[in-house]
Amino acid sequence: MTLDASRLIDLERYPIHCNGTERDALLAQVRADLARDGCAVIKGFLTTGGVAALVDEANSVADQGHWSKSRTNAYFTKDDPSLPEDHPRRQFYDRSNAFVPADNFSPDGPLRTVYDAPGFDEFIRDCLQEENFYRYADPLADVIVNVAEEGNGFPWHFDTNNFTVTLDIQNAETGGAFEYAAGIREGDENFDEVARVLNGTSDRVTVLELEPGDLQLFRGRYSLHRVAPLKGNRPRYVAIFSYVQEPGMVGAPERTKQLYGRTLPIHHERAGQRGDAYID
Ligand SMILES: O=C(O)CCC(=O)C(=O)O
Ligand SMILES: [Fe+2]
Repeated sequence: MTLDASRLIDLERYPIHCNGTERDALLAQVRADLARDGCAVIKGFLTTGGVAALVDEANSVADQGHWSKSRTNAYFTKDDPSLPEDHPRRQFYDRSNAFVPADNFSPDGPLRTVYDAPGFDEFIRDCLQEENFYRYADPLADVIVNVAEEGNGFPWHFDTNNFTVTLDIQNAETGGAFEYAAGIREGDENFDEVARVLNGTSDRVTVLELEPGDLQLFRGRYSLHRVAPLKGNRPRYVAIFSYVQEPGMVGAPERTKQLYGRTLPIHHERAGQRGDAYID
């Protein structure tokens, strides 16, 4: 049986591949949500069968995930002992997960069938209204699955990349809500309110219970966010689709090794062609 994107994506509800009023209305909704709070969710983007196919595929490659652990603050910076102990920059939390590198997903498998679906990239670009928009050219990182289990976590942080496009494949048994304080550091760092989010007293936190099949677009550079602690035996799987601002970009060798446990010749061939390297 060959896979067809229309069996995986609910194209009847979300006709991303057809220009017209339905696609325009969807775009308008996503753009309004992004403008309002930096987050848009397209509920039930995948069909039930699509979710099942992506879960099977994720289960079959989960053991290829590269686990990493770090202790980090919300800014991914080093400790600064000159600041008071209760300063947000001095609050460190454990972060751990596994990334299943992109070359584990075959071109005719379900995850790449979704990614390569007619109109998918254009739809994401139109949602985000990014001028320079290219699929990441990194064969280990253009689309990956983020695996986490009970005891792992994604504590409070600001992203270093401008936007993230994720697809919920499977949730943990309980926990794992996506929590965010929209635009909390728009303008300035707003350390007082960040401190309230970190100590659980802020009223600016939105709690999103994403479900398998939901597509999320998130601008995490100004919005503090985390995945609430996971509980139970079932692993959480989230696919991450990556786009960058220049064609041909791949990750820097050191960062690639850290995230995916290995590198490919292309990482070394293209190393140093640009000053910085886009992270995932
Ligand atoms: O897994 C997710 O839902 C997103 C986690 C996150 O915020 C990140 O990896 O930057
Ligand atoms: Fe993040």
